[in-house]
Amino acid sequence: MGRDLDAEKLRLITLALDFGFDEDSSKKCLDRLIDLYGEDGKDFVTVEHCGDDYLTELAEFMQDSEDWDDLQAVETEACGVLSEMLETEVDARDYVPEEDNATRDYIDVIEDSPEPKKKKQLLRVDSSSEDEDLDFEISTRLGCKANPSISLDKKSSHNNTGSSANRSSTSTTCRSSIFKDSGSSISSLKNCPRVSDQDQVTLGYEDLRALDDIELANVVIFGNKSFRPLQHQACKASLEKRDCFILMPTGGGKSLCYQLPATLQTGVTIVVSPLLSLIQDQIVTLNLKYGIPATFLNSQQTSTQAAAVFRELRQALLFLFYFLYPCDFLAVVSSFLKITLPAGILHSIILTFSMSNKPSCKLLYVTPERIAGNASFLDILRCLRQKGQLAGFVVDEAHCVSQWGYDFRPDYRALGCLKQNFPDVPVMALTATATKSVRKDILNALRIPYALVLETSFDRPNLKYEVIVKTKDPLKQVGQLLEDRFHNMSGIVYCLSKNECEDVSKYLNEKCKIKTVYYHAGLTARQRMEAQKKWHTGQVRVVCATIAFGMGIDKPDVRFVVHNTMSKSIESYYQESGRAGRDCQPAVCIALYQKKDFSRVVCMLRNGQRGKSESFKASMDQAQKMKFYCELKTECRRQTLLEHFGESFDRNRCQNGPNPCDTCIKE
Ligand SMILES: Nc1ncnc2c1ncn2[C@@H]1O[C@H](COP(=O)(O)OP(=O)(O)OP(=O)(O)O)[C@@H](O)[C@H]1O
Ligand SMILES: [Mg+2]
Repeated sequence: MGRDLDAEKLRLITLALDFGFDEDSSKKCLDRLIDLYGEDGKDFVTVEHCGDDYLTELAEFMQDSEDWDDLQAVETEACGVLSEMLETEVDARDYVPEEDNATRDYIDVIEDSPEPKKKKQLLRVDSSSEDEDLDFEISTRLGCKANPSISLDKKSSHNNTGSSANRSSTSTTCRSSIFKDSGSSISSLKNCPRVSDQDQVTLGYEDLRALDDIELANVVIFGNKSFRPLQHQACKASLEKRDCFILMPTGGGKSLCYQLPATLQTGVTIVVSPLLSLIQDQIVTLNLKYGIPATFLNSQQTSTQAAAVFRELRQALLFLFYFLYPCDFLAVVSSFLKITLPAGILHSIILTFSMSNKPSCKLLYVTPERIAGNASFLDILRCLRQKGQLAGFVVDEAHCVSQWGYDFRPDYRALGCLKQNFPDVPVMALTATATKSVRKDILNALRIPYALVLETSFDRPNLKYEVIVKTKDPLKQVGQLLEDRFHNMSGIVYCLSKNECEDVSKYLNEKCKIKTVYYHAGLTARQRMEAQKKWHTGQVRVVCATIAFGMGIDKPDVRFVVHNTMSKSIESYYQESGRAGRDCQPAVCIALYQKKDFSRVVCMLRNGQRGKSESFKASMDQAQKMKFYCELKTECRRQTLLEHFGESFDRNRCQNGPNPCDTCIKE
């Protein structure tokens, strides 16, 4: 028995070392475990029996050494700065054409939304135009006053008929080649080239006239020259009121798939989004950049903020107070009238009264808890529905619906109530990260099993994937890497904990003279906003961040994403590295790896899931897959990532593609 115990101890220590824990801690922790099991339980000290418990103990033993990020903190603070952001200047992403030619005429675009402060944006046309009705035609066809940031040049329309023909043929060819209808499922042909955003095409009157309404809105409202794969089909399906499920890579342009139809439809589109920071980013972009009236509601909003939302929805003020503070409201009304009205009657009166006006906003963003089990909100939706003002539901980042996904949110699970309560209102679900089983789970949970599935390849051909083994001096290594390969380029260095984030940032600033900011959930909302702004506007090129800097980051020219510590799962890695190259230009995604870091990831997971042993085990499995990715020697990294999501991918495409991964270059 004694010999067996020694053998098992050795196996357990090997397990711990394999997870990257150091030998000393592993031994100490194992001794504690053996004590805990006592003389009678010695037979149970085996990898099979107590391997997980041992790792959990170890994680707890180690975890105080780092300052893990608290994402909840980001969530509760994020909304506090929204009003500030809407009142501040348009940030660097907001493009307003420069007035470079005094001879041009401008058509002022009238805004639909009374609320946001917005820079006046102009639709530029050539002054020698014979088509004076163009502006009228555009606004009539779009059913709204458009808000373009694109230059329209009549001359180029005449002179560049070739280019305009090319443009339409490019977009038509692309669409027809990716559109493969197989029953209710449409998949893209994997070889379809992405339409480059860099194509310099000036649209003339004739070009615009030839466009359908969806294309016209894409050009005039969103300022895009063409669609990316499946965007047009997604918009069309939405306008046809079909339920659909959109699977597109990170940065693939999923937002447009619901924002564009929302602008063309009567009524409000309700968008469920998981993070306040993400909502914030989208609201700012919609209002300030595109002039599309959009607003949000979430559970942490103050009454003043919610009041603004309801004003935007043009609801009666009475209703607002009733909705926010139902008990107080009933008490006040009862004491004022000196009678006690039955709550049910008052409720009906208020609803009828409040819905006499139509809402002016086109998109209403909500966090999932606003919907889950919230009878009052469902009442609002019912009223909108009755007035024909409920255009549809959108579930963005839909992987959060699935408990098999990497970022499960229980409140997302309850979103099936939307279809249950509003069977004829279309639901669109979107995600960039869902394995086959997760997809099925999402469709069932949302009660849209027969939704049209629009799926493009998850591949990001412009991203080059690499893993570099950490040296003994990892800080020096990351500094050198940035100087040698990414000098003056914009990028993100992802770190696991707050202290790591600050240490890396400090080192890069002081020792390497690389200007950086750091970003984590421990900063105040204002500090985070400032850090993000500095990075967005290019005042600093590099941001050292925890995963708090994630969804909602939409800077086009990010040339590198370096993971100073491995991610907690393949899904997280795909999302985080997916912040690179959103302009479709080449970018590099590097994971710096050492086995020791795996134990830190385990500690972090343990910290985040105290007491929930099942989900801890599931997260460990996911982390192990990420470790496996980092330890690949000859297999293609791109293929490994894509196959994780159930996409079969021929590694020759990586090898022969424009940005082969590090292992494919070696082959
Ligand atoms: N047709 C288009 N032409 C040019 N740019 C586009 C087009 N569609 C989207 N974009 C731009 O691509 C960027 C990424 O789009 P978006 O944020 O919608 O991606 P996403 O698919 O939602 O990514 P994620 O999964 O990371 O949330 C945005 O800056 C957007 O303006
Ligand atoms: Mg998105």
